[in-house]
Amino acid sequence: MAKVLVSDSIDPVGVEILSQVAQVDVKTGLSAEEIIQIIPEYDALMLRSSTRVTKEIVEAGSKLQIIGRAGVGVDNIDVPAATRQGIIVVNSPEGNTIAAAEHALAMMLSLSRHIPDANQSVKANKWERNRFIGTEVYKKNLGVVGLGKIGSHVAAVARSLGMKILAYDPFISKERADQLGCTLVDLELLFAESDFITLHVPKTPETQHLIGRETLPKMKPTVRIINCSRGGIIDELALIEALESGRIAGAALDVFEQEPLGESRLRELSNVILTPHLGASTTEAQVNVAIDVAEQIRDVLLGLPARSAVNIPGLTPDVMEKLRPYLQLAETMGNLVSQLAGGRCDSLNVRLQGELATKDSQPLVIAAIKGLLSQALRERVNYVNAAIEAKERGIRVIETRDASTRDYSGSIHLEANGSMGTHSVTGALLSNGEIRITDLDEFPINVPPSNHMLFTLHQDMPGIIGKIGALLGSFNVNIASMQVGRKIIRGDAVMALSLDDPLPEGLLSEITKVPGIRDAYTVKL
Ligand SMILES: NC(=O)c1ccc[n+]([C@@H]2O[C@H](COP(=O)([O-])OP(=O)(O)OC[C@H]3O[C@@H](n4cnc5c(N)ncnc54)[C@H](O)[C@@H]3O)[C@@H](O)[C@H]2O)c1
Ligand SMILES: O=C(O)CC[C@@H](O)C(=O)O
Repeated sequence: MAKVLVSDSIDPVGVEILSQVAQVDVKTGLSAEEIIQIIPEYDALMLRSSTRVTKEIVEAGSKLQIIGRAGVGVDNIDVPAATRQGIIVVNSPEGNTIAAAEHALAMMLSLSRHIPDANQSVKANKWERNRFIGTEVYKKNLGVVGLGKIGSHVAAVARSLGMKILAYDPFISKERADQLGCTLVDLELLFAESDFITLHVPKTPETQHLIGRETLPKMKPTVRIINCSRGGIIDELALIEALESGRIAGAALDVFEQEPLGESRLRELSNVILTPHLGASTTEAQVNVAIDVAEQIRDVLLGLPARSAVNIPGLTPDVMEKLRPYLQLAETMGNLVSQLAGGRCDSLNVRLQGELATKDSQPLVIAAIKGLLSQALRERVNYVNAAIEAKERGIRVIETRDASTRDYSGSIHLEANGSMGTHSVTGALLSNGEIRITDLDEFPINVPPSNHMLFTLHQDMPGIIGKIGALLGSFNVNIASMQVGRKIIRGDAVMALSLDDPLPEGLLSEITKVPGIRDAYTVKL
């Protein structure tokens, strides 16, 4: 039975889902060294934001198939190291959107009305009504940096509070911003005009210290800054100085450069609200992310694709539903053409035809590469590392798309150039989902793939099929199905045989000696 390590506390519903297919060990608070010690026995790792999945942990996880982050940000996981090792990394892109957006809004309102300090004051038996004069958010400018899932929800709610939204997001169109009722501006204007600024961007080299010594002086002295995205997007030292000097009015922080927050002057400032990375901490969000990620881990352990993998192309459920049967087709065709072309391939041409000629069908290219490399790499190659492995082996992958159809609504044509020459195959699906090889080296055929196959290139002439059949029979090899394809009568032809038994040693060379046989290949699928 597969084993899953859950290294941060997650909602029990996640453990329940994982338990359907695996032994689940919940061990929280482990050090990196402790994880390195035990990770070799696990097939999957599930975590939230406390565990840092380092390169060393990834490399020690020799059995790991998947790492699941019950949340959005995967910046606590060394994703490139996981990718290199063929480990799928999944997250829950939407499970905690509302929770994080509501936390940012709560921070904004708490800041504007001094709620935390007023609460403490009353609890300390005081009644200081004059000390806590607030400021309204109504008709104020809210600068939203990052108009993605969380930023958009913050903007929508803030608009209903009567705020004007200035948004900065270089990857969002003006049309989308208009739809959300936001004015798209550049950062300079957002900094200059905002009364509140809320950050909802990922942590990247571009967003690192986006708020810092250079940008803080560009803001209004009355500005209040909220960060519920990631620590490090604000330069904490620069922020502390700006708050201490009264250069800005306040800040509310849920995330920090170092978590848990260590020694920091932030704790001493009265115009600052601090929460311990609580953005996603609602019952609803924790149930959502636990289900979302546990289901993906369960699926991957069952050999099914994940829906929110961050290191393989993301697919919507609709697209996945359509592509799922074709993934096996692409992989089988890749495996087949690599055996026909010989072990060392220099190039693979992938032509996606008919209804598969869309940009959504990119995973089929990956599946074809995975099939191509499966002879050499066996289970070491998967959807995550197939493209990297092909690149590192110098295999040129050329993709083309052709929307025209022949007999099938969608088909996949592969051509590989290897040590045994250039060979091509085309495959399609029947309406019941069965795979058919419909072309071999441009000769039309119609055979299902099977474990053991024999292909010949021969001259179309009387008696040749009988001779091959007799030869196989004399070696006690049973033929399950057989098909001949030709373009012209008595010209070149191909024969494709599905066999119930493997070809015994020496038989292939006997077959190539039959008069009229030009070439013969065995394939194991
Ligand atoms: N505090 C928490 O507990 C908590 C919970 C959930 C998410 N988060 C964090 O919140 C952030 C936003 O999450 P989301 O789900 O909205 O992500 P998202 O991907 O939906 O949105 C991020 C947006 O940032 C924009 N962006 C990227 N680089 C930018 C740049 N240089 N300048 C301006 N905009 C840029 C993107 O175009 C995108 O629209 C992430 O950092 C996530 O990790 C924190
Ligand atoms: O796991 C958490 O509580 C935080 C999650 C949050 O930071 C995220 O990126 O989704």
